[in-house]
Order: sequence, then structure tokens, then C-alpha cells
Amino acid sequence: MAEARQVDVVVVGLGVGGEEAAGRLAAAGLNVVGVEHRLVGGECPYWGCIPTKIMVRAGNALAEARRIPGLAGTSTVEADWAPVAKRIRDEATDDWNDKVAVDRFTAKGGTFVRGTATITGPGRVRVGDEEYTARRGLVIATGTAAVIPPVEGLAGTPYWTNREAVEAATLPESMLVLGGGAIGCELAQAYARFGVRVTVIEGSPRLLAMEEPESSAVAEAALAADGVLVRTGARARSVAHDGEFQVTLTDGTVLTGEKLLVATGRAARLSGLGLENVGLDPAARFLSTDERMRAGDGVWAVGDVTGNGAFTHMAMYEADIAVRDLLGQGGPGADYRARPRVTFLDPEIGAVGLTEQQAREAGLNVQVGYVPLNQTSRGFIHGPGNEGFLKLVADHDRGVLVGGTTAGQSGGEMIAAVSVAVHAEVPVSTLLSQIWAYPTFHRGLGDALKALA
Ligand SMILES: Cc1cc2nc3c(=O)[nH]c(=O)nc-3n(C[C@H](O)[C@H](O)[C@H](O)COP(=O)(O)OP(=O)(O)OC[C@H]3O[C@@H](n4cnc5c(N)ncnc54)[C@H](O)[C@@H]3O)c2cc1C
Ligand SMILES: NC(=O)c1ccc[n+]([C@@H]2O[C@H](COP(=O)([O-])OP(=O)(O)OC[C@H]3O[C@@H](n4cnc5c(N)ncnc54)[C@H](O)[C@@H]3O)[C@@H](O)[C@H]2O)c1
Repeated sequence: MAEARQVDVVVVGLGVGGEEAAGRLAAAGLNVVGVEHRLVGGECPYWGCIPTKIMVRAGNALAEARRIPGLAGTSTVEADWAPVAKRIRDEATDDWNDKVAVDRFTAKGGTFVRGTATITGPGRVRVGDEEYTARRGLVIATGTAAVIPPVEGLAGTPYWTNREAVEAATLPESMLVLGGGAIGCELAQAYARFGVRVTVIEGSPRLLAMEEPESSAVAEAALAADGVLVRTGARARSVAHDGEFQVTLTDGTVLTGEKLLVATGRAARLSGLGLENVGLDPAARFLSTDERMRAGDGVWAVGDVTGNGAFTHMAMYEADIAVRDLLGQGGPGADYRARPRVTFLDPEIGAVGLTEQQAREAGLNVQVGYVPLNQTSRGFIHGPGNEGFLKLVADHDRGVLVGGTTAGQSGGEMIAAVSVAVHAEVPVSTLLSQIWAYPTFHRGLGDALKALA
């Protein structure tokens, strides 16, 4: 093996977090090697956020057109997946080619290496026959991969994960979805709106189980309105495939579908990375980090791999903190109190901070303000498609909001106001004196604040 090449930093995995960290460090003048074995940009642009939101946008256009009767005349809607698949292939993913992203990184002065990185010792990384020694340290940004549950018969069948669902040039006639979290729900609704017969099988008693129960109810009603059959509290006992999928539930029910999408969560794959060579536990679920994103001596970790929230904005946020630390620039450390998330259903479900239950479990003196969207002026005006609610969670003792959910049209936009309040700890008394424009959806936040009790 050739002598190890001396550099400043090696970034392992150039998904959202790694690309941001590597690009920023290279632009700052450091000698940076970025290693990626698939596509630079990672899950979000090629199989995650961007293509799935292109599907959601298209599905929402169909749904809105179907709301014309009763509001504005008549409409005839004929769904066609071809423009969606074309946008995903041509505009979003460049036919799953990352040349533009690689060039963007190298133009900043970074060295790109395509391959699988293994950590061989402190500051040392091997990719194929090459070895690199990083003077300042390593950034681990290896993301997560789909978890495939150990259901009898599932392995070996041609099941889909989000990757195949995103790459589909044509749609199946029917699809079973195992898992009713963010991926399962978003893809179920998008596919259903294009005429696919979709069944969601969720093991826990409700969809979007990590969110407010009201969010789960909204999600379930929205999917049902689009013709999706939702089976909650249902576990798959076995899977068989003979041209079509048969999923047998633990209660004996047999569900069939042309495709089976497995959307049962994602996990960091830490074994095989060589973490033991830098004193870290390869059997851990995630890489735990301090407030500077340090996972160990000379090792930083950012993005999904840290387990602090598998969202693109979290990967970008953590990359910024690691970059500042590596460059000795100081600034604020990681603070997860106001972590926002949006499930892109129609209605959109925005959320930030703690749910009511999480706040109670944290021992806070909880107050809740809840307003159904259809009871606000804008909800009334909007009519069809006005499902949703606003829910605020306050810590009465400190007089601040600690969380909130904004479900409805623009729910993902409305959450911004609650995020500011939670992040900046704006006193509830100050928020109560705020002027909210009429007749907006977000004006309902004023009502929810008044309802805090
Ligand atoms: C269907 C779907 C929809 C989503 N929608 C949204 C959304 O709307 N909004 C949102 O905020 N988030 C969304 N997410 C989550 C978002 O995609 C992730 O949070 C984000 O991609 C995390 O970035 P990351 O850099 O941590 O990891 P990744 O993007 O997974 O990148 C990690 C990279 O590391 C590479 N890698 C791994 N191991 C090695 C190795 N040993 N050597 C070299 N390279 C390696 C991988 O190939 C990969 O490119 C979605 C995810 C999915 C699956
Ligand atoms: N809009 C967004 O920001 C967005 C969209 C998609 C994904 N994501 C990110 O990706 C992550 C992964 O998404 P996901 O939907 O795969 O995971 P998830 O953890 O959100 O949901 C997985 C669901 O599958 C269920 N489940 C697990 N095993 C099961 C089984 N054997 N049978 C039936 N149900 C089972 C779980 O109870 C859970 O509800 C999300 O948590 C989120 O961080 C974000």
C-alpha cells in the first residue's frame, strides 16, 4: 500500500451533512478529502426530500383540482405519473448522476474520492488501496439506511424501499406499505392520488406515532379521504411473493398488493466503519456527540448518524457547528429545543419542540391551547381542504412555549412562527400582544395562545 497522504480533514459520507461540511472546510482553505460511495448529495436530493416533495406537489395539484366542484365550477382531472417521473429524473436527480455536486465540491478546492471509507486509526481512513491521514480530524456523516424488519419471508422478495418508490417510471396498480411514519404516509398519499390502491400497515396504534395524537388523526383522515386503507396496530407475520405480494398479519388477515414498500424506519449502519479503531462503539445505534458535534478525540459526527433527528435541516445545522469548531470559530453549540419537522401530507403537519406528552413526561407545568382550523375565519373561507388544527404547548412556570403543531394548508410554513417563539423563548405574554394578520391561517395561533389552559 502506498504511503498515507497527509491532509487536514477527511469527511466520510458526502450526503447533506458531509457535503456541507466538506465544502465549507475546503472553501475555508483546508486540505479536505471527501469520500462517498454512492452519490454526492446523499439521500435527500436523489431518493428523499426533493423527489418525494415533487410527488407531493403533483398530488396536491390533483387534489386541489378535485376540490373545484362546490367551490368554482366543475373539473375533470386525469392523473398522469409521466411528468412526475420526468421531473424527478431530469430536473431533480439528473438521472441519478452527481457530476454537478462533485464539481461543486472540487471547485471549492476539495479532493473527491469515490469509494467506501474505513477508519483504520486516529485520523486515518482507508479507501481501497489509498490511505489518508487527517491532521485536524475526521467528520463522519454516513447517514442512515432503511431498516428491513425480520418478518418471515420478507428477505428475498423484491420489496421496495423509498429508493425504488422514487425511481418508479410507472406506477403499480396497488401497493402495500409497511410502516406508517413520515415516509409511509407521504408516499401512500402521493401514490394514492395517482390512482394506486394503497394499504398502510402500521404496527403501533396510530400513524406518525412520534407526533401529537391529533396529528395522527389528521393523517389517518387525510389518507382515508384519498382512498388509502389504513391498518393501525397491525403487525405483519409473514410475507410471500408470487408475482404479487401477500402480507399475512398477526390476526390472520391477508393483504395483497402488486408492490410492497418497506418504510419501517431508518438506522445508522455503524458496524464496518472501523469505529473501534478510534475508540468508538461500532455496536451503538447512533454516534453520540457533544454540543460541538464531537463524537470522540479528533472525530466529529453530523446528520442522521447522530440520531438527533433524521432531517436535512438537522444535518445542515450540525455540519455548521462542526465546521465552526474545526475552524476554531466558536459560536453557539447544538441546541435541540426548537427542532422543527414537517410531514408533507395534505394537510401538511408542521411541528416543533415538545409534544404535550413529552412536555408532561419532562415534568413541566403544561398548558395546552388547541384550535381546529375550520373554526378560524380563514379555515371557514377556505372550505374544502381546511382540515387541520393548531396546538401550542407551554411551560406555565416559565411562561414560554416549548412546542407546537400546525396542521393544515401551509402547516409547514405556519410552524415557523412557533419555531421562533420556542427557539427565542419569547414570553407568552409578549406573543399574546402580537398582531396576527386577518384572515390568515396563522392568525389561529393568536386564538391558540388565548386558549392556553
Ligand atoms: C423518502 C425520504 C424522504 C425524506 N424527506 C425529508 C424531508 O422532506 N425533509 C427533511 O428534512 N428530511 C427528509 N428526509 C431525511 C433526509 O433525507 C436525511 O435526514 C438527510 O439525507 C440526512 O443527511 P446525512 O448527510 O446525514 O445522510 P445521507 O443523506 O444519508 O448521506 C450519507 C452519505 O454517506 C454515504 N456513506 C455511508 N457510508 C459510507 C462510507 N463508509 N464511505 C463512503 N460513503 C459512505 C452514503 O452513500 C450517503 O451518500 C427524507 C428521507 C427519506 C428517506
Ligand atoms: N417530511 C420529512 O421531513 C420526512 C419525510 C420522510 C422521512 N423523513 C425522515 O426519515 C425518517 C425515517 O422515516 P420512516 O417513515 O421510515 O420511519 P419512522 O420511524 O418515522 O416510521 C416508521 C414506522 O414504521 C412502524 N413500524 C416499524 N416496524 C414495523 C413493522 N414490522 N410493521 C409495521 N409497522 C412497523 C413504526 O411503528 C413507525 O411508525 C423519519 O423519521 C424522518 O426523520 C422525514
